[in-house]
Amino acid sequence: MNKVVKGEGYLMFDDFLHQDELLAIQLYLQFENYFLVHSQGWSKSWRMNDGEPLASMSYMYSLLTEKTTLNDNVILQGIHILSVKISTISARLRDFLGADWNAFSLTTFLYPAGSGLGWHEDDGQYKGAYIFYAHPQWKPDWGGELFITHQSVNPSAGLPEQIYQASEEVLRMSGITGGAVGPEFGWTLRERNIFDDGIGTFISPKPNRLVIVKPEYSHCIKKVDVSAGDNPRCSIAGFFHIN
Ligand SMILES: O=C(O)CCC(=O)C(=O)O
Ligand SMILES: [Fe+2]
Repeated sequence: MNKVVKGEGYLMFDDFLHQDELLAIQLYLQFENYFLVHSQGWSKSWRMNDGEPLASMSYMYSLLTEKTTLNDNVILQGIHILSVKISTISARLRDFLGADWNAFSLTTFLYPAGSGLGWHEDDGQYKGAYIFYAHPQWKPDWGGELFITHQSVNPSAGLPEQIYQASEEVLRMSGITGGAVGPEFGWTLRERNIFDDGIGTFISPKPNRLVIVKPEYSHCIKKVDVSAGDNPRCSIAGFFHIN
């Protein structure tokens, strides 16, 4: 680890894994199983035009047991390398995010050219998120940047503005009382917040970079450019929570 940057809403570590650990995880990731994120129907974390990213199963790491598990089976290799490494900086992460988490998830995502992830905040039930970039190389023109706003927003800001002004009766009739994703008819509080401020940070998905994002900061992945060719944007991402 040779560079740490702390910004508005994020904390970033470069050269996070040793070179041999990175190679081992890259080898493992090529043999991982992936499915299309929409294979079970529309997963609304992604907008209609966000393309077709792939995801692995979600693993869990507990600070209490110090084990990575998949459906209660203990994993000792591959993705466990990252669990252990993140756990070594847990004091620092608790300092940044607050101390009330003791576990985190780990899911691998492959974003092929043309895919991305629209503006969102991570689910308010989590204490924060991390993303680790695992592809062997990334060029500045390949897109896929992580953008983060400078201005925090109330989580669950994804409903249209007129819904927040609507009567209780409208909400009762719809059966919907909250939520951060969907087709978003009209301007949402999130969009207004991002656009009013209109400024933020971009973080390139540099290989071996770990980024921590606070829950109340809107962020997105800009679509991977065609110039990335057949190099997918490969990340391991997860959320910090109480087990
Ligand atoms: O991959 C990234 O850079 C961000 C991913 C993200 O925001 C998410 O999965 O919620
Ligand atoms: Fe996110």
